Amino acid sequence: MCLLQCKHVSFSYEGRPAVANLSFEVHEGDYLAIVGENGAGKSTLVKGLLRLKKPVEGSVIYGDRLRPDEIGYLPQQTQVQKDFPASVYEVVLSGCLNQMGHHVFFSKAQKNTARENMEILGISPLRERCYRDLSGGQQQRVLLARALCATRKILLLDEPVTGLDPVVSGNMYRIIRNLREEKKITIVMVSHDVEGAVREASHILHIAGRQMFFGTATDYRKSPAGKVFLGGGSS
Ligand SMILES: Nc1ncnc2c1ncn2[C@@H]1O[C@H](COP(=O)(O)OP(=O)(O)OP(=O)(O)O)[C@@H](O)[C@H]1O
Repeated sequence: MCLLQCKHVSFSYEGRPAVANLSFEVHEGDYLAIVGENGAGKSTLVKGLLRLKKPVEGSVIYGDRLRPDEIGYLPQQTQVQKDFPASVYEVVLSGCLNQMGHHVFFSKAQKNTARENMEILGISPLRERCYRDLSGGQQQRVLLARALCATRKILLLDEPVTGLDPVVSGNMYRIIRNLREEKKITIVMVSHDVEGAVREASHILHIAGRQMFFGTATDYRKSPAGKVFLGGGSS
């Protein structure tokens, strides 16, 4: 079943094109990695997929009755987020904010979801710790637990392993793999780690202001775009 589809989509900032003519699909169970150099348009596309930015051309279509607030989103970490003065539990629970509607307090079910997600990510013992005092890898697991509060369908992860050492990024990749295989969650991941992306993902979208490649990870390895990008290492 198709969860997300982009048809000839282009985005601009004040008339200046950022990324043009993207056409691809994300099906249930897929693991799509979006790769490209700095400034290629990856974050712009992420904003478009979340319906935070309107395309100037083409359309972003949600399938299977998916709503924007049902996409679990792990944003690229900024320094401000790294210094966030809240407990791990509070950060994870804030992932339920989209489902609050007119309610002022979190429901028992939402609190249970937050606890379950902390368990899945192995961060229950960190529950009362202050988020800003955690290591980079622990912070990413907290943000992933938070993103999971919004969804059981699809996770959109913006650079989940950037800045992590090889062992910690290996753990993060393993967790993402388990979420896909065991919880059947579709994954869309932006990554600068092109080797890791090709190893982990089922599909690759390579962009550079326009679409360079979309297809399976196996085909990407053999494609001209893949050969150049993989041969040259990650940006
Ligand atoms: N808020 C903005 N206003 C104007 N131009 C922008 C804005 N955000 C991005 N751009 C431009 O759009 C293009 C794509 O940027 P984008 O941030 O989407 O790339 P990216 O692939 O995510 O880069 P990076 O890997 O460095 O995060 C770039 O030319 C960038 O300068």
